[in-house]
Amino acid sequence: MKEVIIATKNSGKAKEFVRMFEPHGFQVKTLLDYEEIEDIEENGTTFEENAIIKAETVSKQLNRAVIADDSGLVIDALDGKPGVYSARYAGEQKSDEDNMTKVLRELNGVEPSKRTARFYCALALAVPGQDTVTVHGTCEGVILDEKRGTHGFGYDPIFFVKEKNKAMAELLPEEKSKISHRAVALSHLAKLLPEVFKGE
Ligand SMILES: O=c1[nH]c(=O)c2ncn([C@@H]3O[C@H](COP(=O)(O)OP(=O)(O)OP(=O)(O)O)[C@@H](O)[C@H]3O)c2[nH]1
Ligand SMILES: [Mg+2]
Repeated sequence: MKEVIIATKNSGKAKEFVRMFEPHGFQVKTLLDYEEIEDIEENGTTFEENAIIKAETVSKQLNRAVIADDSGLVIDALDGKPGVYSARYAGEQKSDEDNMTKVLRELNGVEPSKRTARFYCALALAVPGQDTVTVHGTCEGVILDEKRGTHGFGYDPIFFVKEKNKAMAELLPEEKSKISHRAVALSHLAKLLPEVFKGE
C-alpha cells in the first residue's frame, strides 16, 4: 500500500487523517511512528507558515514527501484568537480542557449572534526537490456556552457546526471527516497526490 507521512504528533489529527486517506488507498504514518524526530518550533505568524515549517523540516530529515497540518480556531469576538496559538492557548501543557475553559470564560456574556467562529486548516505538502504547496479549508460555526458531545478533540465540544446543526463533538468521526476544515483542505490537496506518489 502507498504510504503518506503526516508531520503531526497530535493523535486526534492522526486518527482523522487515517480515516480520510483510506479511500485514496494510503496508509498513514505520523510523527507518533517516528519518535526520533524532535519537536518542531512553530514560530510562523500564519497557519500556512507553520504548516510549511513542519512539512519541510520533516521532509528534509526523511528525504520523503511529507504533509503537515497547522490548524486552529478563529473567534470573531476575540479578534481572531486563539488562531495560531490554539494548541497552547491556556499554556504550554496543551490541555484541551483548559483551552476550552479559557475560551468560554472570555466569551462569558457575549450574545449568540456575536459568537461566530471558524476552524481553519492549512496543509503543506513538501516534496524533496520541489516547491512546497499549501491549501486550506474552513468550517463555519458558533461557540456554544457549554460543552456538548464526546467525539473529536480540541475545541470540538464547544464548536456548533452551522451546516450540521450539532456540536462538532456530537458528530460521528465519519461525519466530521466529510465536513471539517481538515476534510475541505485535503479535498484540494487530493488532486496533487497521484502525481507525487506515482512511483509507489
Ligand atoms: O476542536 C478542534 N477540532 C479540530 O478539528 C481541530 N483542529 C485543530 N484544532 C485546535 O488547534 C490546535 C492545532 O494546533 P497545531 O496545528 O499546532 O497542532 P498540534 O500542536 O496539536 O499538533 P502538531 O500537528 O503541530 O504536531 C489543536 O491542538 C486544537 O486545539 C482543533 N480543535
Ligand atoms: Mg503544533
